[in-house]
Amino acid sequence: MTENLQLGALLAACHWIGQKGWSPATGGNMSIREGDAHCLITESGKDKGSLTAEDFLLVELESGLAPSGRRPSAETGLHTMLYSRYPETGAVLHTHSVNSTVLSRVERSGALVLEGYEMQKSLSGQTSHLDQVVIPIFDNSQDIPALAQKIIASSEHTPLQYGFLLRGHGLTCWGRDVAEARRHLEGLEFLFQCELQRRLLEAK
Ligand SMILES: CSCCC(=O)C(=O)COP(=O)(O)O
Ligand SMILES: [Zn+2]
Repeated sequence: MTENLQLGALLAACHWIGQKGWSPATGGNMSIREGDAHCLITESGKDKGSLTAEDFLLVELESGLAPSGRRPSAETGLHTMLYSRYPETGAVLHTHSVNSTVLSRVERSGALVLEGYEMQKSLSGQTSHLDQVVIPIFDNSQDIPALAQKIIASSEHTPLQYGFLLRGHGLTCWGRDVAEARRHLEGLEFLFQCELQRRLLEAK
């Protein structure tokens, strides 16, 4: 039997996310692409910091359903939207850190604009702190198909890169593989903490 190296890397990333405190309780969901028509995604309701390989379900991108009959993440529709629209996407990480939850509420507009930070270069394609990184923020919703449609509509004028925030909920980010998605997650979380602290200090 061949070993799924990306699944091993994803499991390690989930454990790391748990240790960082970015998936408290049962928050968060994580996935990898499995070919053109499927992904492997976390089962709904699990503690994402202590997953095993058996906690990942094969899901069809078109239907969002798991042939096994088990219940994939409640937010599967956001992962399948990313894999379907962006063929280069190989891994998606959704987390519930305090900083992403709070900053997405403090920033009331439809996007968090980051500029002036050297760590912007942790995001693929970014080469200077002088450029702007735009992370769209969408109002949270329990209607995942409707939310996915809103995100698609927004991407027509603001292309999706790296990740988006759900207001009061958390961050969804991705990469070509688990290593890149993990680097984007760590880079964005660092930038969110800097931005939150900057706003707090400058408000005084
Ligand atoms: C307390 S977690 C609320 C649901 C959520 O936002 C999440 O990320 C986890 O849902 P899942 O169905 O993927 O376990
Ligand atoms: Zn969530």
